Amino acid sequence: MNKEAAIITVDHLSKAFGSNVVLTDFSMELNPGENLVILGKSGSGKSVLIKCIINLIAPDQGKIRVLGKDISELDQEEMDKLRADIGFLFQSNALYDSMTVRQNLEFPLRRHWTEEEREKNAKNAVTEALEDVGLAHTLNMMPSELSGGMRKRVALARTLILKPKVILYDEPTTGLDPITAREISNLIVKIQKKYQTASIIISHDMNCIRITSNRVIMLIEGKNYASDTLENLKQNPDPKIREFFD
Ligand SMILES: Nc1ncnc2c1ncn2[C@@H]1O[C@H](COP(=O)(O)OP(=O)(O)OP(=O)(O)O)[C@@H](O)[C@H]1O
Repeated sequence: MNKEAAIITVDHLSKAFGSNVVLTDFSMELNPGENLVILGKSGSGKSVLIKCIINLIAPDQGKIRVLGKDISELDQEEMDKLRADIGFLFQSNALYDSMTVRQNLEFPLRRHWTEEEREKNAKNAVTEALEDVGLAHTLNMMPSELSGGMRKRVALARTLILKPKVILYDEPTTGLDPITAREISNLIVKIQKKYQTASIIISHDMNCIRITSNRVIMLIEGKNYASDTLENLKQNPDPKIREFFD
């Protein structure tokens, strides 16, 4: 895969907080249509990496290109535009409790669509996004009436509504029971196939990784220590990699 075609390119990224060196010479690419899992111990820098990619944290060194743009060169307006192409699914779900499911889904449209576009297309967009996650019947429900798995699905629908080109999933199955976790993992694959989105998935859940990943990057000692399929990594005799599987 050449770098020009990559959805995200991280080149020689370094980031320290005082004497705490978190990322050091970290490089990676996210290829079109790929589900890429970042696997690393707690505190290894996965969230810092994601925050650098969405320009919430400035790296000490290195270059990051997202959808062909060097993010260090973007002004606020250009960055806002780019963020509309990036979907996030946060661990917390962050639904607005005082709004219905429909209002929650319409919320991102306020910022990114004109009033005319919203009047014309919002209803269909909401319906399609909810159907994608199998929750069309929850349109007028309040978040408090939904189970944890359903909230996660609604949060995913809200991410999908802007038809992002890339989705960043932060521990999408944490806190869910194994069956619901598997449903969410399957949904991530369904979304990948339907919209051909590329995704970065931060996860410790081996079942989720097995179901969703096309490739796994092991973030160890601040570096892209290994990048391979889950199956190949499981066969790797390197003790630092074995730690994750034994
Ligand atoms: N804004 C910040 N200021 C100072 N230190 C920070 C900041 N953000 C993160 N760190 C430090 O960077 C390191 C990596 O944190 P990060 O949250 O990226 O880990 P993680 O791999 O996402 O962990 P987990 O799996 O537990 O979520 C930690 O030592 C953390 O204390």
